[in-house]
Amino acid sequence: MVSCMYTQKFVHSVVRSFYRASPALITTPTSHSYSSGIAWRLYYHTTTTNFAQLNAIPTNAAPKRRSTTTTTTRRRRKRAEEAKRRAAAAAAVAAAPVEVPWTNQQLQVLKAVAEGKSVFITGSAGTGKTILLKRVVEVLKQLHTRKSVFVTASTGVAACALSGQTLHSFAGIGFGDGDRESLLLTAKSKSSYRWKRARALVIDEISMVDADLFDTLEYIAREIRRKESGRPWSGLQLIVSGDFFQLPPIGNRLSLSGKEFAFEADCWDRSFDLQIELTQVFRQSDLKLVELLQGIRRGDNDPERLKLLQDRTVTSEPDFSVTRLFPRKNDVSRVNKERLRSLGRETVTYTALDVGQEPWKSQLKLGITPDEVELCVGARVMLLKNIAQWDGLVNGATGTITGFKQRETVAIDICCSQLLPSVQFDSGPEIVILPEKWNVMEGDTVLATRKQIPLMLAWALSIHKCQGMTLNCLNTDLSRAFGCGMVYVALSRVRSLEGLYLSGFNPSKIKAHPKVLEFYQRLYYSQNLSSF
Ligand SMILES: Nc1ncnc2c1ncn2[C@@H]1O[C@H](COP(=O)(O)OP(=O)(O)OP(=O)(O)O)[C@@H](O)[C@H]1O
Repeated sequence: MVSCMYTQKFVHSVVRSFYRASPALITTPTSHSYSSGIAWRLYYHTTTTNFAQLNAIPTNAAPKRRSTTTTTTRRRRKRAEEAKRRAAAAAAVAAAPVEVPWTNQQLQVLKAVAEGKSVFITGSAGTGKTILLKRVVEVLKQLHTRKSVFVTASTGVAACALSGQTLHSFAGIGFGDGDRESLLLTAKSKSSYRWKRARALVIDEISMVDADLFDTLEYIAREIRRKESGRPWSGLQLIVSGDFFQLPPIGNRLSLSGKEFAFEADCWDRSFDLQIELTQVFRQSDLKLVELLQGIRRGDNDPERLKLLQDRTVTSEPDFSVTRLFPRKNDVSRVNKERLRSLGRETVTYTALDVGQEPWKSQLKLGITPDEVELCVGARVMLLKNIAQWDGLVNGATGTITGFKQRETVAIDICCSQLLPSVQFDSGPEIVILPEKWNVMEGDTVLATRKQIPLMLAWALSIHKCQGMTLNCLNTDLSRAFGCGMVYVALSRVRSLEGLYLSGFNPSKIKAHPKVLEFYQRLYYSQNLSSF
C-alpha cells in the first residue's frame, strides 16, 4: 500500500513535469504504451480525463478521480484480480494430490474448468466422476471465490456427498411443479440473491433432471441475472456431471414436447464449451467384468455375454454379511428390520440432531443419513462418511457392530444412553465410530447441519440409494427391476465378479433408453473416438 502510494506520487510528479514540458506528449493516445505498471495506467486515465485539474493537485496528495474513471479503474482491478484467481486455480490443477493420478481426460476437465469453461462430465459407473467433481469444486472456488460457487445435485444423497444442496433448493423452485413463468416468480422471490451472486453452478446426477427443468433453469438464470444476456445461463460457468445410462428422472415425466432427458433440452448444446466422456473404469479391475458392465450399460442382453452372470446366480442366500440390493424401498426396510429383530439383542437408538432454518433443515432428511439409526451387537452396517481413506474407511465400507463404548461428551445429544458403536470393518480395522456432521452449504455458508452416527443398517439397500457407492460384495434380486438403467446401477456397484451374488435375474430387465444410446453415440463421435 505504502509503495503503491509512493509510486503514485512519483508518477504524478513525473507526469506533472512532462506536462509542463510538453502537454502534447501526455495527451497523445500512444503515450499509454509507455506505461508499464497499473499505477501509471491509472494515472494516465486521470490526466487525460481532466488536464485542467492537473496543476491544482498538490504534490503530496493522491489525485482526485472522477466517477467515470473510478468505474473504469474498478473494472480493471477486478479483471486483474480475476486473472490472479485463474492463475491460482490453474496452479491448483497442476498441484493435484498424488494419491489421485488423474488421467488425461480428467486433467482436460480440470484445465477447462480453470479456464472458466462450462463442462459436461459423463462416463460409466466408476470412472471417477464424483472424485473429479470434488476437485473441480476446489478449482472453481479459487477461480470465483468461495461465495459465488454453488454446488448442487438432483438428489439429496448426492448433494450431501458433495456438501452441497439440492438443485431445487438452490434454484428456489419448490418441487419444480408449474409452468416456466410461475417457477420464475417463485425463484425470484425465494432465491434471486443466489442466482445473482452465482458465478459457477455445479449440478451432479444430471440423469435425474428432465429436459423441461433444465430449460426452465436456464431461462430463470437469464431472467434473474441479466448480466450477460446474450449468453446461455447469462454467463454462469456451468459444470454438470452424471451418466444418462444410470437412473432416469423420477417418474420419467414426458413433457408435451416429448422430451425426457436433460440432454434433450433446447439449451443443452449451447450450455457447454466441452462435453467429455471419461472412459477409464477404476472401480473394477477385472476386464471381463468391465466389458460385461459396458454391454449391460448399453442394454446389451446377448446370452453369450450374460453367461458370466448366470454363473453368479445362487439358490440359497449367501451369508448375512453380503449387502442385499432391492429395486423397492419397502423390501429394504422389511429385510433390515427382520434381521435386526432376529438377532434378539438389546438395541441402541441414535436420533439425528438437526440445526438450521427451513427449508434447509428439511433437506437434511433427504440426505444420506437416516433420522433414526437403531443398532445392536452383530448388526451389519455401512459407513456413510469418508473417515480414514488410507484404511479403506470410506463411504460405503461395510462392517459389523462388535460392542458399544460409553462416551458422555460426544454422544450426549444424539443418544440418551451416551454409547458409541464399535465396528469391525470387513477391510480390517475395528474402531469406535464418532458422530459426524452433514451440512447443507451455500457457497461458504452453512445453512443447516445434521449430527448423526455415520452408519446405516446394511443387510439391505435400495438401488436408488446405492447409486454412487462402491461395494465389495452384493446380493441382488433383479427380477423385479423396473425402468432403464436399474440393472446397470445395481451391478456396477461391485468391485469384482466374486463379490456378486444374483438371487433372481431376468435378462429382459436389462434396458437402455434408445435416446440415451443415440446421445452417447453422438458424443462419442464428437470426441473423435473410432467406435461406439
Ligand atoms: N484417476 C484415478 N486414479 C485412480 N483411481 C481413481 C481415479 N479416478 C477415480 N478413481 C477411483 O475410482 C473409484 C470410483 O470413482 P467415483 O466414485 O468417483 O466414480 P463415479 O464415476 O462417480 O461412479 P458412479 O457413476 O457409480 O457414481 C473411486 O474409488 C475413486 O477413488
